Amino acid sequence: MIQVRGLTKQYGAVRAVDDLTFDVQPGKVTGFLGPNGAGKSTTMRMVLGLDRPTAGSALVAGRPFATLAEPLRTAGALLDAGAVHPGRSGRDHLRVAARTHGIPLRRVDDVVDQVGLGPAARRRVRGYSLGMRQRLGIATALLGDPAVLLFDEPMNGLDLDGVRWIRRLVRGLADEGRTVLLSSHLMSEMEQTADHLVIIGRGRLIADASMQEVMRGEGAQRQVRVRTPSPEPLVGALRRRRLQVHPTEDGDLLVEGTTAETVGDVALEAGVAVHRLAEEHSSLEQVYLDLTGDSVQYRVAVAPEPAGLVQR
Ligand SMILES: Nc1ncnc2c1ncn2[C@@H]1O[C@H](COP(=O)(O)OP(=O)(O)OP(=O)(O)O)[C@@H](O)[C@H]1O
Repeated sequence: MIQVRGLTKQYGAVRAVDDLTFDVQPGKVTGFLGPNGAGKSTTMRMVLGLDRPTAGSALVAGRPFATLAEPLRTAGALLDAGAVHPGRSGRDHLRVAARTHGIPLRRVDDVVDQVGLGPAARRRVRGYSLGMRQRLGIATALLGDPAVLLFDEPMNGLDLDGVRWIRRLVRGLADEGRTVLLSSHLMSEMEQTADHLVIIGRGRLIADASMQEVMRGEGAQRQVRVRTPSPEPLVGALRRRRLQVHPTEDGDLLVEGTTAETVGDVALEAGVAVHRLAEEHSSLEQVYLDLTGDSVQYRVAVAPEPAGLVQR
């Protein structure tokens, strides 16, 4: 378990992390989300004792990380996959880490197999792709068989198979009862992987809730997709009920904030045939953008506005 209490980090004029309080529970994958510069990496570094908090505390297995007798056996982390001696082979890197931390050398082969590094483990890290570096970083995190794992953007640089592999890996680690904190920019992946979400913006907590709660809560929208051969009378009938209707590119209608039942009843009253009727929920991406909208400092403009940075 990870316990974060009033955690704050000030870098000069920048308050990177601002009074954060949350727990990361065992047996679950907790997704850690926030716009660029929100303070996710700084929080993870403080949890791992790599950065000193300005105020507050972060405990791993009940203690500050720096005071743990066997840190790698308690918590493993992938923070910066580039932070490996380039002249060593992956296997040697793992052997050095194992020796330094009193971990039996047989664990090296175990984790090389677990992350699928295979024969590449004997090659120098200098020649590794970003994906292979990620796998090596994850192997290092798993070396001490720790109960707590922190992964900062582990899917970076991985192809689709690699992303699927990470999804299965973190699921398996959580199912074994481990505590897993995972940051990622890939919302669709997060939606499929995380059980719980901690969302921050400008260093502050925005949401700390289960995936279901986030998807049902503020910012989440229910909409109904309807396909009809006579859209015009149906749009008229729905608008008379003060329902918001938008045509989609593929010729369907999207009706906001209502149920399939209501749309079906309105269609029947209007004497309009319906060929398809389905309730859809917002994606995590939509909910996330809604929740973090105010905390994004800069957002790239979307067409038709000119490309560039737009201050919100
Ligand atoms: N060592 C440092 N010195 C000064 N400012 C820093 C330092 N590290 C981070 N910051 C600032 O703190 C804020 C939070 O950065 P952090 O890297 O924790 O965000 P993040 O959520 O991990 O972002 P990203 O998703 O882009 O990695 C940013 O404004 C960043 O510029």
